[in-house]
Amino acid sequence: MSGAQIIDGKQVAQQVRGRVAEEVAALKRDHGVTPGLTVVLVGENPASQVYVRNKSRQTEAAGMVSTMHKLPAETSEADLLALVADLNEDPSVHGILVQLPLPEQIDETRVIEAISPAKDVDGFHPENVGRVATGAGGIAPCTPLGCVILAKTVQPDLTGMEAVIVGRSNIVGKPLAQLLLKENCTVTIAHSRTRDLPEVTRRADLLLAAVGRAEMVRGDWVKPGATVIDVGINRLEPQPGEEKGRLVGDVAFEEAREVASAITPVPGGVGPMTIACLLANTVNAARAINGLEPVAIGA
Ligand SMILES: Nc1nc2c(c(=O)[nH]1)N[C@@H](CN(C=O)c1ccc(C(=O)N[C@@H](CCC(=O)O)C(=O)O)cc1)CN2
Ligand SMILES: [Mg+2]
Repeated sequence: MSGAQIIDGKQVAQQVRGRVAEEVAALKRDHGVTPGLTVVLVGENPASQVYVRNKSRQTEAAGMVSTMHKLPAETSEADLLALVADLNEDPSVHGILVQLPLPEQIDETRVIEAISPAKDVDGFHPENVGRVATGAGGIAPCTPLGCVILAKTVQPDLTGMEAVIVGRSNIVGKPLAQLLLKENCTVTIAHSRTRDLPEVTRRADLLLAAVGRAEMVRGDWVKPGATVIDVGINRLEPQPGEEKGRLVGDVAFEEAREVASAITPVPGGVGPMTIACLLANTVNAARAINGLEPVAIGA
């Protein structure tokens, strides 16, 4: 097979944001509640600055209230924890997001664990991790949610599919496995120590790459006809004549598209879904805090 369908993450993210805006309007109209998201940025990491600006713009565009706290790079852990404690108590704040990575003097785990689980719209708090794993509600992390929504645009029912995830991080690989189990996939988590990794990935009907290594998954690692979801965002060294290096995923796109039946590009695949799903989690956090059932926001 040649010439896979390219799954357009920008377009799907726009649809999700449209659905979120409808739900925000309904929540205001029917319950007088305007969801509020607060983003906290510590330091001046250039990529993080771009991401938080996009989060804030998209939050406002969906009709929600966006607030931002920008703290200096030398902020102490105690000061950040004090801010989180204030936000936990603030009734106008339904979602709290502390942009990662944090400067090295701050323990990320301690900060994540300080966020009220009800307002943890990143879905990183252990209570949410546990709830998602056991099926007892909870808030699922944005990037894995985005992956599942994208996979379902080509295969609305994932039941029975052989899903192989390459990467075992707490924020992508492990929660993605839980979400795919809920979709009735047979799930394998492979990683850097997996024996004969290409043999394992070639079993996948649904292959999801989240290792953080540029173009590691080659075309001949892909089963013909598979759906490939690439979570990686890696910047290559600039080539002569280029100002910035090219962005590539964890999958060698040009090779894999010849073998797969559908594939996400980088950029424009999973990345845009992360912020769209953050907005969806925020509207559902506002609903839960007000005693309302969550709404399903897929594609
Ligand atoms: N608290 C959090 N911190 C971080 C998260 C997160 O989900 N929560 N994820 C990443 C950064 N991130 C959002 O915060 C993010 C990364 C990438 C994109 C995106 O749209 N990428 C574009 C390409 C962007 C570029 O040109 O550089 C794409 O893939 O098309 C959105 C959000 C780490 N920190
Ligand atoms: Mg993410």
